[in-house]
Amino acid sequence: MPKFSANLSFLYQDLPFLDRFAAAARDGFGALEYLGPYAEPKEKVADALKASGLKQALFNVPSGDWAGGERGIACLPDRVEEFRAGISLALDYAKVLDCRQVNVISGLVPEGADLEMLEKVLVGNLKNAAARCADAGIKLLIEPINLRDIPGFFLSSTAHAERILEKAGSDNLYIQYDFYHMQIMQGDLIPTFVRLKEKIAHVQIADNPGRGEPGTGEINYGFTLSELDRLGYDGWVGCEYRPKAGTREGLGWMKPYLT
Ligand SMILES: O=C(O)C(=O)[C@@H](O)CO
Ligand SMILES: [Mg+2]
Repeated sequence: MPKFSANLSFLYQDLPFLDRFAAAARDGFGALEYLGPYAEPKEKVADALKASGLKQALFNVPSGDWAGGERGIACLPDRVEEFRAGISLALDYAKVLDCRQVNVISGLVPEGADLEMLEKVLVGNLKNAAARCADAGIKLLIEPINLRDIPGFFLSSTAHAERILEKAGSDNLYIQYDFYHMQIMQGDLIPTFVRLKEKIAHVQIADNPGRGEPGTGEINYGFTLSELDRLGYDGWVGCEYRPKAGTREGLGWMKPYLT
C-alpha cells in the first residue's frame, strides 16, 4: 500500500505553517514534506512534528531568494559558499527532525551562461554535499522540474539527472521523481521509473494539466500507484498538488488507500 506524505508548501494553505502538521495527521497522512522549514526555529518545527505523530519525509536545502524568483543556487558559480552554508543548515534541521533525505533545487540558467560551467559547478556542489550528507546518514536528492512552470530551469529531464549522477560518482546521490513534471517533459512514466528505480529515493504526485489532485487530469494514478506497489517502492509518495477546492475536500482520491 502506498504511504503518503503531505507537502505543506502546497496543501493546507489556509492554515499557518505549523498548524498544517496536525491537519495532515488528522487527514490520514503518514509523513510531511515542504520546500523549507527555515523560517521557523528548528526546535519549534520539531515540537509540531512530534505533536503530530508524523514522520519528516523530506525538505529542500536552502534555495536562494525564492520569493524574489530564484529557484535554487546549486548550479551558480558565484553562490558556492552560500550553497555549502545551506547544506550545513539543512543538516542541522534534518538531524533534529530525524529526516533521512533532503532535496536540492538546481537553479535557473543565467542569461548567456556557459552550460558546461554550470554543470561543473552543480556536480562539484553535489559531490561535496552528498559526502557530507552521507556522514550524517541522510540521502541527497536532485529533482528534474518541467520548463513550462519554471522556464530556464537547469535540470529538466531524467536523462540529465542520470548524467549528473554519473559525473558526481556518489552512491549517496539520488533522484526525486515528480510524476507531474515528468508527464509534462517526457511521459513514459512507469517504464522510466522502472529503469531508474534504484536511483529514485522519493516520488511526488499531482495531475496534469493544472497540478491538481490525482484524478483531476490525464495521469492514471490508479495504475501508477499500484505499479509503484507492485515494483516494491516502499518510500513516501509526496502529495505535491494544488487542491482544486480545499485540501480536505479534495482528499477523496486517497480514501481507498487508507486502512
Ligand atoms: O516544485 C516541485 O516540484 C518541488 O518539488 C519543489 O520542491 C521545488 O520547486
Ligand atoms: Mg516536486
